[in-house]
Amino acid sequence: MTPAARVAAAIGVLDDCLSGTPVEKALLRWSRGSRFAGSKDRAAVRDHVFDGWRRRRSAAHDGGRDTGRGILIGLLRQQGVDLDTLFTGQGHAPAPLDPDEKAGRGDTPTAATRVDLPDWLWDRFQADLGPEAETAALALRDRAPVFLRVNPRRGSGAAALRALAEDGIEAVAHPLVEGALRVVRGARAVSRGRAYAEGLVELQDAASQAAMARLPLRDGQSLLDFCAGGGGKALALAARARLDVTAHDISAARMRDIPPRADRAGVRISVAPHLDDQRADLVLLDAPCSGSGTWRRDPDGKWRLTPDRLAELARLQAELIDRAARHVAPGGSLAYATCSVLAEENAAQVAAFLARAPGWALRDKMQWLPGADGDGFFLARFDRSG
Ligand SMILES: C[S@@+](CC[C@H](N)C(=O)[O-])C[C@H]1O[C@@H](n2cnc3c(N)ncnc32)[C@H](O)[C@@H]1O
Repeated sequence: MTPAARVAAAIGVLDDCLSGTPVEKALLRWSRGSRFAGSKDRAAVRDHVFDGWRRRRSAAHDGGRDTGRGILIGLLRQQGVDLDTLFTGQGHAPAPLDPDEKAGRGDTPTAATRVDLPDWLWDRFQADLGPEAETAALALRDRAPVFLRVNPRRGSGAAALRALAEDGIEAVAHPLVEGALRVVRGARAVSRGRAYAEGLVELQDAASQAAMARLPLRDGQSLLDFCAGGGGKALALAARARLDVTAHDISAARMRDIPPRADRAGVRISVAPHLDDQRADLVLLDAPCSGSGTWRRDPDGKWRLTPDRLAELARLQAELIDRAARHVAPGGSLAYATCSVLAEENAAQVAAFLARAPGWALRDKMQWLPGADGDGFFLARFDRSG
């Protein structure tokens, strides 16, 4: 495919997204109908689509229309690309720009348009994050860096860097937390490489790594990961100490990869689709949330979240905190985490739990905002006194 044909394909996929199809599904649909596209074409179309969808509002403004074509014109304009070389109308290229598209919209975008958030979310960001709201929102408009976690059970950071380099993957130590690497080149090859296959590295965002590194652990302790999903956090904790780890999730299917991942990492994790009244020294609740700290990876989230859905998530989080707390052994700890930056899911949950649950003390609270250091993440740790 020519660069112009890739742009035309991305315009079609974005139109599908605008009609309500989730971005991954829209890309899959295009991909299935485009057997002629090679892997480089697919990667390029995917990048255009994700770059455009993250900046849906500002790009549509700069491109003059809230259509796939408008978004792509605005995006490429923001990227400083010469539009006349792509919008030629020749072959599979999109049609040349009309006079309105050439002129672009003359009016000044609203602040919410400029930072690419729906109006109500921009209000929330400002209320919750104050002077940091704009930096956080702007970070969500760009591609996320790719981070790896070095698994000390399998080798050192230097050994991981060597193994990655053998596969043409360049990474550098990331200062946020020991053992974090930022991939500089070859990110798409990581999961096919030796370092990954041998469990030397796992894909994990740096803020998640930093949060897990803050939790105090001792050999011999028991850990219950109450919302384990694919087990990313449980694996990070199990790599740090000799723990008795149990992974639980409402969805057994989501936990399917935990046994092979644990084998690869050289740690033991028991998977428990159902829990009895067992207790653990540390219960981790990595709760279902809006994902607002990770919207650069999942831009659908910011365009589809509604105030009602957020309130529903907050109710579920409060319920899960109470349920997870019942599994904490006397003298043990509850760690509550989200990948959200919204106070309703973070600080408000902490305050409400402390108010309704005597016998618990807040020992640690930390928020990471999306940016060069990683995604947005939140962690609070409570100790149980009784
Ligand atoms: C943020 S994800 C967890 C990610 C995971 N900890 C990781 O590091 O990969 C939240 C998880 O909560 C699970 N979940 C939702 N409701 C639940 C419930 N009532 N009980 C247990 N798990 C639940 C979801 O299936 C989802 O896997």
